[in-house]
Amino acid sequence: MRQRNSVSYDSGHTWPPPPTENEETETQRAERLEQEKEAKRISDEIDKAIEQQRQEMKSKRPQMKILLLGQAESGKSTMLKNFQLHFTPKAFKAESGAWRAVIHLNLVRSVNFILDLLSPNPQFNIPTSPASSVIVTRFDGLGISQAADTQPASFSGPIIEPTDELKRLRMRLSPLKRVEEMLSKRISADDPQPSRKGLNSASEVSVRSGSGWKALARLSHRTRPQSPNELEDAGRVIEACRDDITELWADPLVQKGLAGNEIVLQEQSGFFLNEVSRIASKDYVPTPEDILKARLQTMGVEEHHLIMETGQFSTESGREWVIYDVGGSRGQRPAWAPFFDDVNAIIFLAPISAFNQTLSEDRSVNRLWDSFYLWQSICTNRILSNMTIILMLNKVDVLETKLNSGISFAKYVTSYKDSPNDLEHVSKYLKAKFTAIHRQHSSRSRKLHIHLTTATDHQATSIILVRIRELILTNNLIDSDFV
Ligand SMILES: Nc1nc2c(ncn2[C@@H]2O[C@H](COP(=O)(O)OP(=O)(O)OP(=O)(O)O)[C@@H](O)[C@H]2O)c(=O)[nH]1
Ligand SMILES: [Mg+2]
Repeated sequence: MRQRNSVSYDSGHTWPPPPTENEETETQRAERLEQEKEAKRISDEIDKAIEQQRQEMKSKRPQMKILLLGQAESGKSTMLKNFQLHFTPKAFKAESGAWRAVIHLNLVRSVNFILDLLSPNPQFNIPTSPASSVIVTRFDGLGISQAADTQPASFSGPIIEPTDELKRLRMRLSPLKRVEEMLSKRISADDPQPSRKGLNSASEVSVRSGSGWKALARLSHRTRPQSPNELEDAGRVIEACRDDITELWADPLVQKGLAGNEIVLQEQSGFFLNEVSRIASKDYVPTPEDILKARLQTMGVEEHHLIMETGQFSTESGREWVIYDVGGSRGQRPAWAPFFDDVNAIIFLAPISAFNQTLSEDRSVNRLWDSFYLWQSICTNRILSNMTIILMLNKVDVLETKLNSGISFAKYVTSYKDSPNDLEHVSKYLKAKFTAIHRQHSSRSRKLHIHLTTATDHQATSIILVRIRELILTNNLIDSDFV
């Protein structure tokens, strides 16, 4: 939260400094002390008036509070970034440098993931080929169920048998393991979380709420002169590896090996391998699009204060919006409930592209099924019965790519039967299912606001956010033109 700067008269650091004792007569001293007393009285009065005004403003323009909910990787933090980019662009820009380290880490993770596939002893926690296990979702009437079609298979030895050229690249890129460790440690600060790595996802890096990671990840020895500049070193190593990374990613055997194991790195969070030459360059500065694509797992509940900036929405300018961004993995969901009765609206994100994926925290659970289950529990919750709820069916771009590439929706959602495998029909079907769950499980009838979103597309998302802002203000009986 931004704070008002104030001058302390008690600090003893007045300017100009008071004359020394032998330059000042007794009368002059008394006069000076009287003047200082008067100055302090006036200053206190001004402070009091400002505080009173602030309180009045606050009571006229109450804070708006939004809670972002949804499973892990549904796009909650990305939606928060959209709010910041749209409503507080100056603050967003001021923080953008901190994302450089995260994007470098995302890039290095993808490279190390491929290097692991080439390794004689792959370091994957879960010996499961995604091709061998299909967890399906079914709708039985209005109920939802899930089942495994086949058992997971295990593997041994390298997943992609490397040629001599690939072995050479593996050697040359080996310093990136150290870079990944260093960047993870730096971003996670003193509280690194254990990473999880499966064949269909690279390891995760997370930050605990309030850990101040942005300050730690800012590329500046000026602000941390006491520590060696590891971030600059990491940037130099990545830059030196730039051509080798490009070569590794373009290697036909790597591409074939990935495809053969149904690994689509492009669909994974924080994928930057197609932009190596730009991101691995010395002068790289993240663009807003890069920041929206960056992946950093949230742990706990983060509270973000957005002070609406002047410009586009002058009537809203200065109002404070509080957005709670939560960690979405199963173990973190109990932390959500205490926020339920203290917010004006909930935005629930369901990543509808995840129909053929399983939860990284539990490989036996289909991600779409989990979203339906979570949505049902939000709809059922009595504390939320009067709450404005906005449902975002997110990752529409990924859903479309998957369907267009021939991945069958009906194979994973068996109740879809033989309806057309295209975006229009699948999204209509999903909208109807989410709406039906809402209707059936809400204790009171209420309007549901659904949006199909691609949170990485800022322009399209902005239009939706403006509508959501109006909706929340209206539903909370607040006229946005009030002050
Ligand atoms: N292509 C695409 N990527 C998206 C979309 N929405 C989010 N992402 C990406 O998906 C990844 C995960 O998004 P996050 O916003 O970190 O997910 P989250 O819900 O905050 O996840 P947790 O913090 O683990 O609960 C990020 O790399 C985003 O850039 C989308 O609509 N399309
Ligand atoms: Mg998050």
